[in-house]
Amino acid sequence: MTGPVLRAENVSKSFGPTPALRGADLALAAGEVLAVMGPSGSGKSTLLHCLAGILRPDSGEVWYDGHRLDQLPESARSRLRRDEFGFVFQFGQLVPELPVLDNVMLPLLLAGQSRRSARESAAALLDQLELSGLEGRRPGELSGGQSQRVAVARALVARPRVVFADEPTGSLDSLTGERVLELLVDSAREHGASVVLITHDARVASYADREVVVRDGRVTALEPA
Ligand SMILES: Nc1ncnc2c1ncn2[C@@H]1O[C@H](COP(=O)(O)OP(=O)(O)OP(=O)(O)O)[C@@H](O)[C@H]1O
Repeated sequence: MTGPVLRAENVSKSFGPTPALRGADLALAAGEVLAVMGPSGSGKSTLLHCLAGILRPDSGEVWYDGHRLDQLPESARSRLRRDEFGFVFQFGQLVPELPVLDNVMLPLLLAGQSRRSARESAAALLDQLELSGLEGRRPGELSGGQSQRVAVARALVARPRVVFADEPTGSLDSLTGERVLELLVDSAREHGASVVLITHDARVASYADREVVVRDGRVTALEPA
């Protein structure tokens, strides 16, 4: 059995006098879809940012693929985020000037792929996310659900090992949100990516393999209902 792909151990992080994480522990298995729930302000986004190498914890350890992620210099963490991780946030992550297809090609072009192969991969993923026909639109010409599916395509196109999603359906109505989520989880599973999914919606969490709750900066397993 292989160990976790990503692990936080006793991670603490404060913003000035405000403690956001107080000894958080979490392990994510390869291919696992993990839902992270918990009250507003409990530390969910801070935990995600520490796991993804966006923030450096004040203390504790973050391990990715057998290496101390928190000890890497910013340049190496930034490379890791580009090459191994995918991100879906609630709003505003697409480049407004670029058509949908180019938005999705972007991570591949940044990674040095040819335009031709980037275009093929992006088009295939757009098709999988039920976005065929919208390749030439600008983000401003999309519905909220379409936009988020484009964001999912962009997060997955470079075949990341871990996808971090922070309230990816928070701005959508529940039906649209569920479909986006279903497509996110299905596509991630198909590509063998692990997913860390922050959500307030208990129904959303039912797409996950496991749920944890963040309370007062610590991670606890979900209490049975
Ligand atoms: N950049 C920051 N500067 C100052 N305080 C911050 C910052 N980011 C988070 N905090 C504080 O840290 C605590 C945890 O915030 P965090 O965003 O991680 O919570 P959350 O569980 O994701 O909340 P929500 O569900 O409302 O998004 C909160 O008290 C918040 O106000």
